Order: sequence, then C-alpha cells, then structure tokens
Amino acid sequence: MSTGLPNTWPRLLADIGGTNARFALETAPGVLEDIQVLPCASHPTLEAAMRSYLAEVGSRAVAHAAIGIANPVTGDWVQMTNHHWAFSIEATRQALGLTSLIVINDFTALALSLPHLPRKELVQVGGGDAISGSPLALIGPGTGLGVSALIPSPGGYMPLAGEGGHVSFAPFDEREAAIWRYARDRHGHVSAERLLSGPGLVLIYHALAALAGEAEQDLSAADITARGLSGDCPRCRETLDAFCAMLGTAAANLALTLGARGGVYLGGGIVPRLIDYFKTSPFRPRFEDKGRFSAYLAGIPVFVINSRYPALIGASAALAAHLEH
Ligand SMILES: Nc1ncnc2c1ncn2[C@@H]1O[C@H](COP(=O)(O)OP(=O)(O)OP(=O)(O)O)[C@@H](O)[C@H]1O
Repeated sequence: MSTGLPNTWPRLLADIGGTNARFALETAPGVLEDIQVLPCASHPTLEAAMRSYLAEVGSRAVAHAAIGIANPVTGDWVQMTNHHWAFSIEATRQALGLTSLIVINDFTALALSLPHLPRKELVQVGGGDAISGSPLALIGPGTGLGVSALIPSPGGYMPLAGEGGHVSFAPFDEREAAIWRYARDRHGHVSAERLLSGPGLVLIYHALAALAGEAEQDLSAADITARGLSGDCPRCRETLDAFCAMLGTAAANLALTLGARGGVYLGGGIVPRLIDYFKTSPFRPRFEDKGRFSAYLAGIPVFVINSRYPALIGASAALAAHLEH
C-alpha cells in the first residue's frame, strides 16, 4: 500500500545518539542540506529538538521523516538507553503534522548506509578483499556500543536490529579479567558496552590505575585519548591499548557469529578520532588472535567509517524504502 505523497521534498532525517542529535533536510534523493548537530542535553524532548531544528532552517513544510535513535525500537513507545528522552512515535508524528514518521535503531540506520558510503570515506585496517554476497558486520563505540549487520537476501541486504552492545564482555587475558572484576564489583553484569564506549574508556583507565596502585586522575574519555596519544600519560596509553584490543575481540566475535566475510565496519564517534594510532594499535592483532579461526579472520577486511553523517544516509535509505512499499 502506498504511504501517500512519496515524492514530497524536503524530508527530515535525524540521527539521535546519547550525546548529540544530528538533523538534515533531504531535498532530493540522497541530497542532504542544512545539517546541524544539537546537544541532546539542550532540549527537554526529541519533539522540542525537532521543532527547534525546523525553526532554525526555516519552517519548510515536511511530510516525511526518518529517525535513527540509540535504543531498541520495539513498538510505538521509544525510550532512549543512554539519555532521558522518551516518546510515542504516533503522538510525535501527529504533533509535528507529519504524514509519515519512521523510527529505527541508529545502528540499523548506519548499517543501511554501508552500501552508499564512498570508498574514500572508509579506512581499511588489515585483511584482504571483501567477499561479495557475504554478511557485513557493524560495531561502533560512542556514548554506547552499537552493533548491527547487513545480511544478503534475494531482495537485497537486510539490516539487523539487535542489541549486541549489551552482550556479556569476554575478557581475553589476565589484565582484561582484572578489568572485568573491577567493573563487575561496581556494576554487576559487565556488558561489552560497559567497557567499549566513551564511559568505558574512563572505567578502563580507573581499573588500570587501581590495579597499579596509582591515584587516578579525574579524566574524561577525550582527556585519556589526548594524553595517551601525546605520550604524557603511560596509563592513558595502556588504557587505549586495552580498549583497542578488547574491541578487536568483540569485532572478531561478531564476525565469527555472522560469517561476516563481506567485512567488519567500525562506526561510532571514538575510533575515527584515534585513526592514525588505531591502524597500528593492538586492535588488528587481537582481531586475528582466535586459535584455529585466525586464518579465517585474517582474510576479513575491517573498515573504519570516516564519514561525517553516515547514519543520516541510512535514515534516507530506510525512508525511501518505506515510502516505496
Ligand atoms: N577525543 C575523544 N576520544 C575518545 N572518546 C571521546 C572523544 N571525544 C568524545 N569522546 C566520547 O565519545 C562519546 C560520544 O560518541 P559519539 O560521537 O559517537 O556520540 P553519539 O552519537 O551521541 O553516541 P551514541 O550514538 O553512541 O549514543 C562520548 O562518550 C565522549 O565521551
């Protein structure tokens, strides 16, 4: 059934993370204009942020909108995992006078963008060629840890809508077992996201400082990165090395689970900020350190997504598919 007026432009696209909300107007297929990034904390609700953006860009009539958001989307009521925004999709659609509003997980949106990203915006970190017709895995640390994939099907790629950031963290060696114990003593269940995220960088730093019997400093994730990369703080550097190694384990686990010989894509806001260091960090050796499956993993290319607004491109693809059916 047609959803009505599918060719009405502009369309409103949004990518809502735990820290930032990114908005754009799509004025023709794949053409994004007026991209703005608003801190989520500056607005009491998503609807208020959307209204503020639309007012800012001039109140052009928008009929269709798509949102990728950092939480599971299981029905009409949406509750963010790492921020307090919560809303009804239908009430928001009506309040904003939209004909259609679709809401999908932000990493489902990011997965949908993968076939559309220019090669020059992907930084390959090891491995061989992608095997066409195979699944593409996606994992990305930011405020949280997003996970998704594209699975080939006769009708094209199908995106996964899972919550793979919340699987249990799997320590690889004694140091990681000690970090796991430190985290479990404070938080109970230790998910992968607990350590592989911006807050996770801080937690790993605290754990390593405590294990070394050092007084920890009050450092943010960005501070740890800056000091680790500049060489000013060996414990910060150890934190980055541990973080990248743990991400290698998590990415390889995902690749094995999915048979992702089409490649593993790394999204989120953290890895692109570390990109030069990341290429020679413990990430890739750890990715391949999987016993009898080391050769299998050695062939899989890893691509760091170095695009500015990739999830908006995925939201555009999701909306186009929705309006065509
Ligand atoms: N230079 C840096 N190095 C490492 N981490 C950083 C740096 N700058 C910011 N961060 C962390 O990155 C996280 C924000 O990630 P991102 O830019 O992906 O935002 P987001 O899209 O709002 O997050 P998400 O989609 O995961 O909810 C925050 O936890 C922040 O502390």
